[in-house]
Amino acid sequence: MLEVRQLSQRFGTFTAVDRVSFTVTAGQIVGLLGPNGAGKTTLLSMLVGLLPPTSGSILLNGEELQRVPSRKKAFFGFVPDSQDVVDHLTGLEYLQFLRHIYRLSEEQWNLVGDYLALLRLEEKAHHLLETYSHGQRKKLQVIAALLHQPRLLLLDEPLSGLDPEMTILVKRLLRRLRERGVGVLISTHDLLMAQDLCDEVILLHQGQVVAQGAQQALLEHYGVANLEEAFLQALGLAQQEKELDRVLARF
Ligand SMILES: Nc1ncnc2c1ncn2[C@@H]1O[C@H](COP(=O)(O)OP(=O)(O)OP(=O)(O)O)[C@@H](O)[C@H]1O
Repeated sequence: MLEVRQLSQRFGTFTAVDRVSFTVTAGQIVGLLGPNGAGKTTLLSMLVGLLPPTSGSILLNGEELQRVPSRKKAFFGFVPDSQDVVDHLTGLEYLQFLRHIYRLSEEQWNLVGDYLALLRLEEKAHHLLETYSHGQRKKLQVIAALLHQPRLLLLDEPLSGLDPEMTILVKRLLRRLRERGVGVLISTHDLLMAQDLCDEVILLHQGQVVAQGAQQALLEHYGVANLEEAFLQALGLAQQEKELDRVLARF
């Protein structure tokens, strides 16, 4: 459903994303991992059409993204990492705005009450977005990404700011959507969540893919028991404990 080929993004002479290739198929959750500045958000910005790639291609169901009519872009739902929403609207007004953008059917719109109840936002939906907490904004962004029932979800730190109940709920929701054939790409720093949820992972470092594939294959490749260890190994950070010893010796 999503195929990324040799995708690059340069800002002047700096290469933020460097010839990255991967696929997300129906019913698959793929984790996009990497340290700060690795290029995850830049990559997602290209995937949702916010940033034209410097080179490479993005295929949505075999069609070049640039050639996909905007109507068909409703194929995906996006949860951005940024907290930018239209502050002078209430949560419900914001969702109503999306209702028109996506030309939602009555049936789709009727689900909004259920989503708000599920994510504990019924009360808050009538208040201005400027009064929302970080987690409340994130929850509204999750609803906004689901309203039009996309077949592909692109999520940038979807659990950031969520409380434990909501974290568990959103993880369950993503598993249920996977069962229904939805493809999911999640960019995250949360390696435990990635280990828990993702079928495959892509590890980015300085814009390049340093490891990629099914979790189990990755753990076997690095001879480690969990994704945290694999992450440190793949990035050459396995000396972290020794570095800590050296610094803390003078503490
Ligand atoms: N508009 C821009 N102009 C110049 N450099 C940029 C621009 N946007 C991003 N960068 C740089 O590109 C690199 C990748 O940034 P990006 O935000 O994609 O990383 P990230 O993996 O999402 O990081 P984090 O985990 O910290 O959110 C960083 O070095 C960043 O400073």
